[in-house]
Amino acid sequence: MEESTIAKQNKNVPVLPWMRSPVDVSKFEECLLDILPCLDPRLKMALQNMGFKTLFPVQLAVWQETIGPGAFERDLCINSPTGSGKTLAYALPIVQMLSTRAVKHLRALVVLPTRDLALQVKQVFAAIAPAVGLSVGLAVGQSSIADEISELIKKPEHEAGICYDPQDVLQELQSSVDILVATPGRLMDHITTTKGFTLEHLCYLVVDETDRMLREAYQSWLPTVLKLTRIYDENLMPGVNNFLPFASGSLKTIRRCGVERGFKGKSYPRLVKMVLSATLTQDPSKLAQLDLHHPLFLTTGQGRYQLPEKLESYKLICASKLKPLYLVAVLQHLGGEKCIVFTSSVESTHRLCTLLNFFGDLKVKIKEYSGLQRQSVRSKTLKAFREGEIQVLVSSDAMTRGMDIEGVRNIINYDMPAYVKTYVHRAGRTARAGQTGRCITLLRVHEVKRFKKLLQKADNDSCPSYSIPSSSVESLHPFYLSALEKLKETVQSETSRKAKVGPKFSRVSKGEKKSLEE
Ligand SMILES: Nc1ncnc2c1ncn2[C@@H]1O[C@H](COP(=O)(O)OP(=O)(O)OP(=O)(O)O)[C@@H](O)[C@H]1O
Repeated sequence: MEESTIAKQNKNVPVLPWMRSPVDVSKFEECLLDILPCLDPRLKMALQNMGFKTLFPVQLAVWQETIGPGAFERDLCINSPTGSGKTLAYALPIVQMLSTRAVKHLRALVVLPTRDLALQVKQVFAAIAPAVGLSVGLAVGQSSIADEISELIKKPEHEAGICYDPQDVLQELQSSVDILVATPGRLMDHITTTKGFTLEHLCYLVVDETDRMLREAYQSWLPTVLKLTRIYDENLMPGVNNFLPFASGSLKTIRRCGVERGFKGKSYPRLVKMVLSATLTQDPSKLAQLDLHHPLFLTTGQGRYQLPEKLESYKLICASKLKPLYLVAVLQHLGGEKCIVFTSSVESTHRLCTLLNFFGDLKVKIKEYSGLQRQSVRSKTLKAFREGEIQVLVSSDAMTRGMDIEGVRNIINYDMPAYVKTYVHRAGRTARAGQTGRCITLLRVHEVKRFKKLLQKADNDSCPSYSIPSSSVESLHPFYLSALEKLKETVQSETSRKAKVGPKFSRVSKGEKKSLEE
């Protein structure tokens, strides 16, 4: 074997021993719900109401390790391509496990990096959990904290005229939800300030988009959650309440230290963790933050990065200054099919979207979606895009992760992604759930070689050129010149407005802008 091939192979071998013998999800087939062992008939009906007839391979593989023979004995690390159905892969077993609970407590927590993503995941839980009497809550800061608290915490009903000891009242506060989907910031708000919010009964912790979640501290949410769920019963370990500076009565956990399946010294019942991504990190120091218990790695195929099976990747080579013309020509060629155009920054997203809208009658509605905008504007745009009122979304990398929008058939990388991970997540907004889709990347000549190498990391050796007749590009020149003039004027007036009222960024916090740019 050639030395370079050996070096390449070694580079792909994970450092962590448990990652070297994974469960290969590609060996699993889709499984009809009718023959899925142990599935609660109420959940089967809920899935059928969603239009699902089978479980996808990753969902079946996880089912086996949770409800099946695996019996949730190990924490699961799941690396599976975009659009392969990871959300239901964790939602279904968790809901089935909690379906037998007698008393309502917060027992499952799912943490995701953005509000839009959390909303999406909550909808999946909300489609199945009520079928077995479970409630799902959302903590993302969409509404005021007071409204959110009243959704999450049930207050005792007091009889008129009777005075209660506030300490007793605190004891009576109860969770209104069994499952909580949260972003880290709002989760921390509830942990530190919401009376009655407790993780003491938590059985399942899901960290979705794990590599992104581990890249940023997000107010130390992960060590805080892990500490809270590790605190032993006060009687067993006196003084434990001094452990956290802000620990209030409602925060303490009554997890007991016990012997569980040979893992002496671990608290019992053990908190089961499921961590997922389409580009799961293999970095031991990053994974160590999760404090995984006897982890099991589930991955698809051999390569570290996998693209969806029915994704077609194309390149379109053009000179830098002609990129807007080529983009418009491609959009015209796609004839109004739903499309997301990715750029490298929030600023270029704004400029490009403004320019496209000056191009005259493109017969498609184009809007921007980026960290430059307020959350309310972004949510409105996303809704319109989902509903088909907008056909083209120009986006910064805020859209790359996890978002599932029906009918997106095309992705255009206006700017070449710098990393294979970014390509995987951007391209993964199409070709989801076994559908077809295409990803077209605009390249300058000097980028072609680098792009080829980038795709090879995702086991993709075939990236044909996307052909656009030069006549359709040439005919756009006059429109381009006039659009450019208008863009210049707009940029000037925006700059002078910014100078008067402060930068547009002032409406978006620094942290939010950073996280939205990935
Ligand atoms: N068993 C199923 N049958 C039919 N459709 C399904 C099934 N499971 C999931 N889907 C659909 O597949 C799509 C992708 O699912 P999901 O968003 O969970 O993918 P993902 O693997 O989390 O992707 P990403 O890595 O991009 O976050 C969704 O539209 C979902 O409704």
